[in-house]
Amino acid sequence: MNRDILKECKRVVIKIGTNSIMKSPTKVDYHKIDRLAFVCSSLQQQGKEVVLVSSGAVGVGASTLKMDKYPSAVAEQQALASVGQSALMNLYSRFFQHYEQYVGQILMTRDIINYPNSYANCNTSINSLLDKNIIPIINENDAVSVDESGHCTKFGENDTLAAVVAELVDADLLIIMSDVDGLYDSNPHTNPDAALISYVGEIDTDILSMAGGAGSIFSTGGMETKLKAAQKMMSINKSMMIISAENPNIIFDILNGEDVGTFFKKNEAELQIQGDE
Ligand SMILES: Nc1ncnc2c1ncn2[C@@H]1O[C@H](COP(=O)(O)OP(=O)(O)O)[C@@H](O)[C@H]1O
Ligand SMILES: N[C@@H](CCC(=O)OP(=O)(O)O)C(=O)O
Repeated sequence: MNRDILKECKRVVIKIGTNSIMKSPTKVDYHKIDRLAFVCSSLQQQGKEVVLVSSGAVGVGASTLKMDKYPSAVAEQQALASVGQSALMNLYSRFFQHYEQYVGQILMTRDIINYPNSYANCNTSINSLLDKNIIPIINENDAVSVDESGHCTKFGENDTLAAVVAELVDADLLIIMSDVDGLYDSNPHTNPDAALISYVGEIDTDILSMAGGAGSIFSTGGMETKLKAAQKMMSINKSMMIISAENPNIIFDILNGEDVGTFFKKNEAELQIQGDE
């Protein structure tokens, strides 16, 4: 599949998962955060508009409080997220500052989807930062979001949040960075013969059946939520990539149209047929 369209992308949402922010469940990967800050700042300085959706509040909280186990009580998780989110933003602010790039924090809850005023307000806030050449760094407001019937403010994972943000700001491209090179035909952590898929033009039951759950105790989404995010992006005819976070420089390759990771984009030929009908 030709990827020239990726060279034209101006507004890009980049999501980095917990597995990639952390070296191990309780150790932060400072080098990764530095490289990510470098890449995002370089793109912004080239005239692109970057929005970063970063997980890591709970993981960084566990690292800060020197925990070795994920607490099961909600109150404990909220405390970890509260400590971890401010520690995470402190790290980002310091690394981005090194590249002379300002960042601003936005914490979101799921109910913005159901309340048009809240939705519009988030849009205004993100656009206002981008207008000032500031990179918004977005996470779920984990310390207060809840999952109760009739009042669900929790996303629970950040793949869905990233897709909501990408739609909200009308991004051209959503890049999901993970601890795998892309979508494989089965979980590469359990099947050594799993093969990487380069292009997906439609999310059908075959593709959905390839996805398994999350890969660490602190991450929550897994491949399933990444495919749902891809489905959302494809439904509004936008592009999505799943790539490895190992070396964030790979984002430059994506925007050069190179064949890395898994590229999701509605099949153009199919679109043409629909248009002709
Ligand atoms: N078909 C698949 N292809 C690739 N990864 C898969 C697949 N099925 C399940 N996975 C799992 O999804 C994990 C990535 O999702 P997740 O653990 O939520 O990480 P992140 O924190 O980056 O969102 C991988 O580490 C892998 O174990
Ligand atoms: N909002 C949570 C993210 C939860 C999570 O791990 O999400 P994901 O990286 O999508 O698997 C946090 O910052 O800890």
